Amino acid sequence: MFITFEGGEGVGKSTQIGRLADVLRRRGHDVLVTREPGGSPGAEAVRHVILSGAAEEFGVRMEAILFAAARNDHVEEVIRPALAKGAVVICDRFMDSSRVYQGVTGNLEPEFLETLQRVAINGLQPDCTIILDLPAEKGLARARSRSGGGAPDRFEREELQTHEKRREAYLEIAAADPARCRVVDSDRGEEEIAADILSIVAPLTEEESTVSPGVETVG
Ligand SMILES: Nc1ncnc2c1ncn2[C@@H]1O[C@H](COP(=O)(O)OP(=O)(O)OP(=O)(O)O)[C@@H](O)[C@H]1O
Ligand SMILES: Cc1cn([C@H]2C[C@H](O)[C@@H](COP(=O)(O)O)O2)c(=O)[nH]c1=O
Repeated sequence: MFITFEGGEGVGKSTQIGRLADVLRRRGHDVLVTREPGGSPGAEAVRHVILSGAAEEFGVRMEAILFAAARNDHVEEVIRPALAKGAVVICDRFMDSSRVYQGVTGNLEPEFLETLQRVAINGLQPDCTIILDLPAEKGLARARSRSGGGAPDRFEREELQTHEKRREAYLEIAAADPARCRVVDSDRGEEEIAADILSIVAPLTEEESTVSPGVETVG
């Protein structure tokens, strides 16, 4: 079972991933929590290059290739082996982040992006993607107030309008792929959100079945 969490900045992905992993472990599942960009030693090295802004001046194609290189390493070195051992893998961001950040708001040509994605994921698709939905302004405020949070990274620094466009793009991805994606309203308390996510994921991990269609926002 490969589950990805997606959404804009500060929508609560890490918080909800932590909660879901705890519950699944208590229920006896072997759970691997990982993230992108990063998740393997090679990909973590690339994460630093991208998020520091060091690659920004070389353009969106360069950044997209770096994300794809990191993703391929992460998939082959960490995610696929864990799935082969029967673990539930929960990943904080994956291919939809590239579609939204590099594709929609980065204006990268769709053919170029899809070619990169094909190479990066090498056939590995998430079984279920939870898209946490929150007005961009609220997400950014949450991200800023995060305890221990440092300076905003290369993407967090962008203007509010860009973040709102990303929110819309995630909702469009969900509408286009209802068998995989579920939108969860993140403008609520942590407990309520966690309960909705569990109601989506628990049946899948118990039965190892596919996600039932439905694009409606949960909550
Ligand atoms: N439902 C919630 N209501 C209010 N605050 C929340 C909620 N969920 C998480 N937070 C807080 O918002 C901040 C951002 O949450 P979190 O780090 O989980 O988001 P994220 O989506 O992983 O962020 P990023 O995209 O920057 O990695 C944290 O300080 C967290 O404690
Ligand atoms: C995987 C991926 C990520 N990004 C962006 C999205 C975020 O702004 C950062 C990651 O930071 P986080 O605090 O770990 O969420 O990177 C992207 O632009 N493209 C991608 O494929």
